[in-house]
Amino acid sequence: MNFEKLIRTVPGFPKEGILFRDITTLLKDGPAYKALIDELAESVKDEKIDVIVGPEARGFVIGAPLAYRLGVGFVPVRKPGKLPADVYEYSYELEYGSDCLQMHKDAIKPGMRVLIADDLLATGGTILACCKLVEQAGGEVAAIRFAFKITDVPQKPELERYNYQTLMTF
Ligand SMILES: O=P(O)(O)OC[C@H]1O[C@H](OP(=O)(O)OP(=O)(O)O)[C@H](O)[C@@H]1O
Ligand SMILES: Nc1ncnc2[nH]cnc12
Repeated sequence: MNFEKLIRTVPGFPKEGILFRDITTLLKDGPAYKALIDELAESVKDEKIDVIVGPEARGFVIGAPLAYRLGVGFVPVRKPGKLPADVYEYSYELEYGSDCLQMHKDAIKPGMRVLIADDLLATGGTILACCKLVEQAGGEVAAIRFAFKITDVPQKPELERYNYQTLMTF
């Protein structure tokens, strides 16, 4: 499916110089949303996956339906102060600021094969933070999947160590 035409571009959000790629225009289209999740599921059909990890908030919209589709569990990675039990924590840089992410310590068992899923790859800071959290828990990052990536920011080279794919590029 041609998903690109369903993504809205908003220049200057959340600050000047950023071309914001808004997936809400794709998500509200039922057949397109379903096709996106189906294509992501197809892209991991040869991987052995025990659980999916997705970062707040847009990673939930991709990761949770993908987990349902694959019949595996879903682990949320959240912004600080949202998870009630003991957490691992990792701080990272964003295209437009910095952030910190947390994951429950008991969410991933050592040796579990983890698929990390998110809507968009920009610098890779968010997804690398998720990788660090999975690895702190003793999990293995088996694969990373994004709906799309943007090429207007430099991507962190460390991401090349991982098995990652995107369905589209902007
Ligand atoms: O590759 P990066 O440079 O890390 O950027 C990509 C991340 O940025 C966006 O999330 P954001 O932090 O804006 O949070 P949101 O999902 O709550 O909107 C997006 O959903 C990715 O998670
Ligand atoms: N340009 C962008 N558009 C939408 N989400 C983003 N997250 C990081 N960079 C982004």
